[in-house]
Parts: sequence; structure tokens; C-alpha cells
Amino acid sequence: MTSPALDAEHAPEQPPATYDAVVLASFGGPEGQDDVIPFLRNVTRGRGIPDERLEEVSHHYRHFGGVSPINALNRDLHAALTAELAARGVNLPLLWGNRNWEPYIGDVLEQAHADGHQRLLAITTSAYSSYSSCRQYREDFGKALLERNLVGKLRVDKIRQYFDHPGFIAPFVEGVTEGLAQVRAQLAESGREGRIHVLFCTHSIPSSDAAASGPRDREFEEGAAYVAQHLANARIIMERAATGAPEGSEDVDWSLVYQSRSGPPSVPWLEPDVNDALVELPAQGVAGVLLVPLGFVSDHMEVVWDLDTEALETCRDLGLAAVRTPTPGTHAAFITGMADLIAERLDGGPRPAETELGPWFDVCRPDCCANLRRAVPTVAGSDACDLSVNPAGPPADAAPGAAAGGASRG
Ligand SMILES: CC1=C(CCC(=O)O)c2cc3nc(cc4[nH]c(cc5[nH]c(cc1n2)c(C)c5CCC(=O)O)c(CCC(=O)O)c4C)C(CCC(=O)O)=C3C
Ligand SMILES: [Fe+2]
Repeated sequence: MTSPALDAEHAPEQPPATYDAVVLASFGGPEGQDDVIPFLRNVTRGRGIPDERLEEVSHHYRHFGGVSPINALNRDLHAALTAELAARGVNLPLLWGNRNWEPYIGDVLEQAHADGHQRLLAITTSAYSSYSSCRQYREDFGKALLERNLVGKLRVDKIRQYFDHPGFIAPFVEGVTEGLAQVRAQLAESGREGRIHVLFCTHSIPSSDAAASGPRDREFEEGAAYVAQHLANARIIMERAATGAPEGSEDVDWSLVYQSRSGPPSVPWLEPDVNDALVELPAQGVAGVLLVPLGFVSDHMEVVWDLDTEALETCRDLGLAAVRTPTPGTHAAFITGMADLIAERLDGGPRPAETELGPWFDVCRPDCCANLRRAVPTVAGSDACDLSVNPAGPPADAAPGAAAGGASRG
């Protein structure tokens, strides 16, 4: 039997190719009070999220005037990456489209095709492997191609999950180093004594999605890809960060915790919740904590509400010194890293990865990050229902940039 995984189109590591534009794909968020409910309906359509949870989450958005920080953050990221690509002489338009709010991915793809583009390279604002952060984007593109009658006319490839790319890791190493110094300063100022605990925080997902994350044909020592990737990252970050611990003492410990759970209580999600983990710490001799938003690319609602508002309040209630470290955002290393990830697909070259798990796949393996509800056509995968057929266009070995001439921003 020939598996689709075996043709060159679906090889895990793709040879360099010529692209007409790059698409930054993200989650999207409401821009005002009137957008909050329509946005939440978009996010949770068919996902079995209870009404009480939607009501609760709507208040987080309402608290910020109905405006999610995520769109402004993505505009900043878009501007920084555009400037970086221009500085490198990469002459490709950088488009931007979202899953759940304007500008929608489908509209952006339709416009790209109208502008004469035939082959796009997508990069997402999600670093790890799970249904929500990997396959769902591949489905978003697949759905857009089907709904807009673009199958065979527009090809969308996707940049590998970049959780362990140096550009994603470096800002966290810096954040943990500086954050630990800040926690020590808080402890010293208040005359408190005790150990410090680093909580690496990521989005909880249903345990079934966690088990299905990553490729079926690969074994992980701890859980499946989603958990294994976070643990590998946490280890490398703790190895590299200066802990400021006095010579010979090991007063800093760490663990991986979860946040932003949203399903009904009857459905198991990854645990422990960050707040539940915090409650246990004082009895273990911990006096200060560092909250590291390891699962997130920027300071969107999960970070500014679930960590900065809720988790930091839990810390105050418990009398713990606490600091939340920055997300990669527009950190220079992250922007350089994103541009390197794009260059990797245009020109070939090194595929750096900081953990033993990577570099991740350019083309997802069969059933990678499976959709446990129903089969949906995707792009950038070796699944039988992959839509990444190559439309008539320049051959993969054409000179880089050859197809980009005169393309305008969409
Ligand atoms: C793994 C993961 C990431 C990290 C990777 C990545 O960054 O992509 C992420 C990011 C985000 N999640 C976001 C918002 C929401 N996520 C929800 C619901 C869900 N998230 C899930 C997973 C993830 N989500 C899951 C399994 C659900 C259950 C419903 C479903 O299975 O789809 C809901 C519904 C209400 C609720 O229950 O919270 C909202 C409003 C925003 C925007 C924030 C802003 O506006 O600033 C961002 C960046
Ligand atoms: Fe989410």
C-alpha cells in the first residue's frame, strides 16, 4: 500500500519552494462590546462549551471594554515581521487572517487568489501540537479553500510547530532569569524566606485531545506531543536560565500547570489548574512563585486575565511573592526566529531546534492532532483528505522570489 506520506508533496520535511505571500494566521478577538457574543459563538460553535462558561468568559472581555488585546498584538507582530522580512530583502507580502474574527482567513485567501497568488506559506501564532493549535488551523485553510472554490487554484503550506525554535525559547530564558531576580527582590524587601517555585503555565485542553496530539506513529516518554513539548521546553529553559540561587543551594523548583479550562466538569481536561497548584505551595515551604506563560505567544486574554488577574490574585491571597514573565510578543529574538522559519522554507538551510523532540514536521503525519469529532479536509498534512495539491505554478526549484514580483499587500 502506498501511503500519501510517501510522496514528495507530503514529505515531513519540505524542500525549499517559491511562495507568492506569507499568511500570519491567528485566533482573532472582539474589537468592542457588540462583538463579544458573536466572537464567543464563533469560537465555541459545535464544541460543547456550557453557557455558564461563555457567560463567565464574556465578563473577562467586557472588563476590557469588549476589546481583546489579541488583534492589536497581532498588528504589532505583523508590523515587526514585515520590517524584518524587508530588512532581509525577502520580497513577499505578509497577509494576516484569523480563525474567529475579522480579517477572516477565508476572506484573506479569497483576496490572495484574486491578487494572482497561487502558493501561500502560513505561519500561526501557536507554537505547540494540539488540535486547537495545529490541526484546527490546517482545517481553517482547508475549509476556506473548499468554501471559496479555491481547491487546486491556491496551495497553502504551513510552517512547522515552533515550540522549540531558538526564537521562541530565548525570550523565556531571559524572562525566567530576570523574573527570578525580581521574585528574590520581592522576598528580600518583605523579609520573607522560603523556596521559589516556577510554574510553567499553558492552556488546558481536553485529555482526549492531549492524548491525540502529535503524530500517531511516534512514542513520547511523557504523555503525547502537547505535554511532552511543554516539559521539554521547561527543562531547557530551567537549564539555561540563571536562577540566582546562592552557591551550592537549589532553592528553585518547577512544574507544568494548566489554565483556562472551559469544558463541562464531567469531561477531563489537563490538570492541575494553576490556582489549585498555587494553593499547595506555601505548605511546601515556597515563599515566591514565577508564572511563566509558556504556552502563549503574546499577552492576550488568557495571559492578562487568567494569569495577571486571577492567578496573581491567588498569589496575593496566599501571601506569595509573585512575578509573571513576558510572552515572546515582539521580542527581537522571536521576530528573528519567525523570519528564520520563513527563510527555512524559501531557501532551505538549517532547521534549528532546542529540544530532542524537534525540529517538528513541515507536513503533519497521518492523524496528527486528530479531530476527534469528525474528519475535516486540511492542508499541509499527509492525511488522505489533504487539499495541498500543487496548482499550476512555478516549480519548487524556481529561483526564490521569482513568483513574488509586483504582488501587493492583501
Ligand atoms: C491550546 C489552546 C490555545 C493556545 C494556542 C493558541 O494560542 O492558539 C488557545 C488560545 C486561545 N484561546 C483564546 C480564546 C478562547 N478559547 C476558548 C476555548 C478553547 N481554547 C482551547 C485551546 C486553546 N486555546 C480549547 C480546547 C477550547 C475549548 C473550545 C474548543 O475546543 O475550541 C474560548 C471559549 C471560551 C472559553 O471557554 O474560554 C475562548 C474565548 C484566545 C484568544 C484570546 C484573546 O481574545 O485575547 C487564544 C489565543
Ligand atoms: Fe482557547
